[in-house]
This record gives sequence, C-alpha cells and structure tokens, in this order.
Amino acid sequence: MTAEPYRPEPIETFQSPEAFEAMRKALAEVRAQFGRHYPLIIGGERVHTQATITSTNPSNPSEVVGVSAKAGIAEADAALDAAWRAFKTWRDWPQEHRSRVLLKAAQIMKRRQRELEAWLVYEIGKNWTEAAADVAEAIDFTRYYALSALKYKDGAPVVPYPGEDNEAFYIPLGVGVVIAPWNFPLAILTGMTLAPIAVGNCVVAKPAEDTVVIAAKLFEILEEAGLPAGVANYLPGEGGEVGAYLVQHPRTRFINFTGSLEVGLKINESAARLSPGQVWIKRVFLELGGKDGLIVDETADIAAAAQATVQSAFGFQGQKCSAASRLIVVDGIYDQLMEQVLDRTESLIVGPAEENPDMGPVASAQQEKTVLSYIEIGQQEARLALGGRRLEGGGYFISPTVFENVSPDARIAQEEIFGPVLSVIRVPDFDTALEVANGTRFGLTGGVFSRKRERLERARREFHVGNLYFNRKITGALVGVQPFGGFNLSGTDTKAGGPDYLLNFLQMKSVTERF
Ligand SMILES: NC(=O)c1ccc[n+]([C@@H]2O[C@H](COP(=O)([O-])OP(=O)(O)OC[C@H]3O[C@@H](n4cnc5c(N)ncnc54)[C@H](O)[C@@H]3O)[C@@H](O)[C@H]2O)c1
Ligand SMILES: N[C@@H](CCC=O)C(=O)O
Repeated sequence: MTAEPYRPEPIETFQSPEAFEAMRKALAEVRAQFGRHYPLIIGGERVHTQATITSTNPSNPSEVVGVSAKAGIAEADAALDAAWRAFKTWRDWPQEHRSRVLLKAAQIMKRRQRELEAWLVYEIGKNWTEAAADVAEAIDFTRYYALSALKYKDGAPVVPYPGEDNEAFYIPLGVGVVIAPWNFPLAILTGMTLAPIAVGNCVVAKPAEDTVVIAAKLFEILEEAGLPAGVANYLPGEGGEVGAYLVQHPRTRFINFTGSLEVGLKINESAARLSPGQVWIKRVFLELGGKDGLIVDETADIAAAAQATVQSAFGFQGQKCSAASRLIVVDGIYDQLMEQVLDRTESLIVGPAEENPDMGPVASAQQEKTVLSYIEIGQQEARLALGGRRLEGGGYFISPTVFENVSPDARIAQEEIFGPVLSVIRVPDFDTALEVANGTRFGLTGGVFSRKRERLERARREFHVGNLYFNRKITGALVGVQPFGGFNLSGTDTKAGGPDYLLNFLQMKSVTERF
C-alpha cells in the first residue's frame, strides 16, 4: 500500500478570494438542503422512527437544519447486534485493507471540505475558520489512525526462549459505544469512531443531540468509502436514555466518551457494574471538561500574551474544553496586559456564523441559559470588566465577558462554564501563579507566557495538565503533533491523536508452541 506520510492539514483562513467564494457557494448549497430527514443507519439499513430529533441553527433557531430519527432501546439492541455481526469479518480484514478504507474516507472529506464546513457553520455556529479547523482535524484523525494502525499488524517483539516458538500479537476488543459531544461534532466523533474501527473493532455511535446532521454526513462518507455495513452504526438518541442503555449493556465491550465531567462520572460508574451475562471488564475512555489556566508573568511579551488570551478564551465562543477560562496575571504587568486584553476583546464582532464574525452564537438555548447563569454568579463574586450581556438578534448571542478581581476559589474560577467568560486572577508572583493554575480539580490544558527559562522549565515539570503550551494560545492541538487529553478530573488522559491511542482498542494475545 502506498500512502503519503501523515502531515496535518493546513487550516483555511479564507483570505484568498477563491476560498472565500467557494465557502459562500457551499453555504448557499447547504442552506438549500435544510430540513432534510436523516434515518438511523443500523447494519447498513436506513431505519426511520416515529420519534425524531430536530437540529436548529443557533444563529437563527427558527431555522431547521435537519431532522434525524431518534433511537430507542429496540434500535440500540439492533445496532449492537449488527455491529457484532459485522465484527465477525471486519476483525479479520488485513490491516492494509482496513486502512485503505479510512484513507479513502479522508479523501472524500477533503473533496467535501467546504460543504462540511458549511454544515458546521449552520448547525453549531462555528465561524468559517473554526469550522475549517474542525474539518481539518477530522481529516487528520482519519489519516493518522489509518497509518498508525499499520504499526500493530505484525504484533510485538518477544524475547526468544529455547525449545519454544513464542509470539505476541494484537487483536481488537469487539464492539464499543462511541458517545460524542456537540462542540467538535465532526472531528471528535470521527476520531472516536475511526480509531477503534481502524484496528478491527465495530462501533455504535451516538452523536450529540444538537449535531445530528453533521454526524449523518460522516456516516454517508464512511459508506461511500466502502466501510462494510454494520462496522459503524449511526444511532442518534437521547444521552440519558439510549446512551445510558448502551453503556450498561452486557454486550458493550468498551465505551469511548467525550463530554462533561458529570456525565463521564455516571458512565464510569455504570460501566464498572457487571450486567447479567457480561463476560468482560469494560474499557472506559473518558475525555472530560477543563478549567484551563493561562499564566502571564512580568517578563512576558505582553502583546503576544494578550492576543493568545483572547484567541484561547473566545475562539468558538469559549466552547472548547481547551479554552482559557482563567487568566492568571503576575502583578507587575497587570495593568498593561489587561488594557490590551480588554481592547482586543471589545473589538470582537459577534454575529450570525454564516457572516463569518469573530464569534458566532453559543450552541443552544441550554448553553445560553448556563452561560448567563454563570455571568450572574460572576457579578456577585467579582468585578465585571466587560460584556456580561445577551446581545440583540435572533440567535444565542452573548458578548465576550471578562471578570476581574476573581478569587482563585470563586465558582467562576473553579467550575467549567464552557462559554465566552474569562476570569482574571491577579497574583503577586510566579510561585503563586503556578499554585493557582494547579488549584482546580481539572487538568486539561494550560499555558505560560514568560521569557524566563527556569520558569518555563519549572512549569514543564509542575504545571499538572495533559497539554501545556508556552508563549502561544492554549487551544488548537494538532493530531499527531500535540496528543490531546487531560489529567485529574479532565479524564483518563487517553491522548487522542497520539502515538499510543490505538492500543486502547487492542488486546495482546501471547501464543507459545513447544517444539
Ligand atoms: N477532554 C476533551 O477532549 C473534550 C473535548 C470536547 C468536549 N469536552 C467536554 O464536553 C463537554 C461539552 O459537551 P456536551 O455538552 O455535549 O457534554 P455532555 O456530557 O452533556 O454530552 C456528551 C454526550 O453524552 C451524552 N449523554 C448525556 N447523558 C448521558 C448518559 N447519562 N449516559 C450516556 N450518554 C449521555 C449526550 O447525549 C452527548 O452525546 C464539556 O464539558 C467539554 O469540556 C471535552
Ligand atoms: N482539541 C481541541 C479541543 C477539544 C475540546 O473541546 C483543542 O486543542 O483546542
């Protein structure tokens, strides 16, 4: 098999007239397809249900982007059956053949890049570049896992032993359940689905309720790429119902979950309990929330720090697990830095995602409610320096919000808000900054702006997060370049897009023959 070596896709910024025009065209074409129905896909069959999920445009919630079928318990059982049937053959496909299907899927995504971006703009309110980053990451995951899978095909070396023929090789686990969030609804769903599939497993995938249409597009692409029926089953439904059912099911072998801490803990507990008839210990991978801190010390490049802060805090309206939600500033440069942070934040344009503003709407009515409730809490705990308002317009628009004088143990400094709200904490020195940065129950991303080598080296050792960045923004990990996943209650540090990720979905078998 010949394939280009893996390299991350460049992320389109739409500066060229060609890219700009292509995106305008894609937006118009996608808009013309609003309101379509998407059935479940179980064992390759289209399954329509009485119940449905309606996906709307957060920039204008009266617009229906699409409607999906909604799985219940019967469909979940059927999907697990279909996946186990498909597993009987998929597990034995030569690795090159499996990888080839994924490489083809990546190529189809690339051909449909602008269209997929347009769906993301409409369905979840990403501006064009954020949508482009999501699609590029989906392509990256697909190619990276397709190629990484090849390294396991010949098993692992073992030490020779006299009189015996010994070998150790990898086999897939079986059928797993993928439960995805809405915030990277293409990239994360693609990565969590295709990693296990790449090495011979089959999955039942439940996308988030708010992003069923872009998920349906992924399944169209997998089918077109030649993935056999039943290997990946598309099963939108309610998390608390069908998601919870799949998690506890005795025939679920592993659970690949990305989402909130609250749901992740429920899943962990449920999966740990043995269901009647279950003959394995479920593997559970949880990638959860963050309360990510960015430290700026008195030696930092202030303009660069201000720019990175605003990008990290407000990109995709702060709805990234990696978003900077705490800015921890050492006293000496506080006023200078804050002047620039506030200036930059104030100049951000918020509006319908289709118009490619700096910030679109938050994702849903529920998100809007949660973020506004934290803004209210913030007004009691700290000083509102900027924003703090719902904006005019039909969508879920919230102004980028900055709180100053935030105490390290305030709720807005400890709880994940998952919206455009930045808490600024002033500290006397770098030692305190590090202590504050580590002072939450999470440990996902973090950053330091400093020109002092010894401080960067100390942070390298002591800043306890899965993804640490120096002198740059703290979002936008690239597949294969920055393996992604957090410590503490941010999850199981599964490291999506990392060199060992696929091992999570394999088990090693050792066979000895006495000569
Ligand atoms: N660490 C990471 O890599 C990462 C990446 C993206 C998002 N996140 C986190 O995801 C969260 C935002 O996403 P969200 O709002 O979609 O999260 P969520 O936990 O509300 O939902 C995630 C998924 O779980 C399903 N679900 C809900 N209840 C369930 C239950 N009882 N059993 C099984 N499934 C259930 C939902 O339907 C959805 O598909 C944030 O906390 C964010 O930090 C983490
Ligand atoms: N991997 C993404 C975040 C995913 C979670 O929301 C980043 O690095 O910014």
